[in-house]
Amino acid sequence: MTPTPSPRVAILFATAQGSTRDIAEFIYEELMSRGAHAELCDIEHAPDLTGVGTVVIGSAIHNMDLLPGADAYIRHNLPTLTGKDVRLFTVGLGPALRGPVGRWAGRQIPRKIAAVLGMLHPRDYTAFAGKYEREGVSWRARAMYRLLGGARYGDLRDWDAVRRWAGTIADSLELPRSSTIDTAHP
Ligand SMILES: Cc1cc2nc3c(=O)[nH]c(=O)nc-3n(C[C@H](O)[C@H](O)[C@H](O)COP(=O)(O)O)c2cc1C
Repeated sequence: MTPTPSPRVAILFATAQGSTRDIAEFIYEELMSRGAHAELCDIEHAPDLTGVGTVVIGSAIHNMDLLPGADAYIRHNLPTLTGKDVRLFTVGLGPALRGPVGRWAGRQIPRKIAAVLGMLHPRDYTAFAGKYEREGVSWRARAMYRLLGGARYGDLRDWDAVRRWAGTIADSLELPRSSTIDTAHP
């Protein structure tokens, strides 16, 4: 009997300061450990997607939008992406907000990102918390962050949430589970 070929997955990321790349790397390692044939690329150097079934796209959020590289890539490659199993994640502050107002605000999808979702129709979309360093942030932005329920600064990433999301991708691709694997995070 011929073995079933591993599903091919491309994981493309757009980052300004590296936290989105770390998350993309984590997803890559998780999928590789489950037997996917995955490749990880900065979206500016995305590979030819011929033969790739699943495309995971991740972008940092800046000014309530995807990074320009991710937005341009999606718009330019929409006909190709439309025929594929696409999963999108963003990295920003929303999921780190706390309290009733913060949880509500954190669930809101910025208008420009909603427009991309409306074009792309990814099979799944999720938002992860990223990094927010206090230094260099204006008092006005800090006050707004506090008002919205942002209490913490620094590395706000939730690796369990990333692991769960990667697991849902692996499960949907029917990749075998391994009881011994525990992907290390940075
Ligand atoms: C100039 C700038 C603008 C940002 N704007 C937003 C925003 O509108 N919404 C949000 O949720 N996060 C925003 N952030 C937070 C970043 O998305 C977050 O820190 C993320 O971890 C950055 O990802 P990266 O390290 O991959 O660049 C902004 C950060 C910077 C530096």
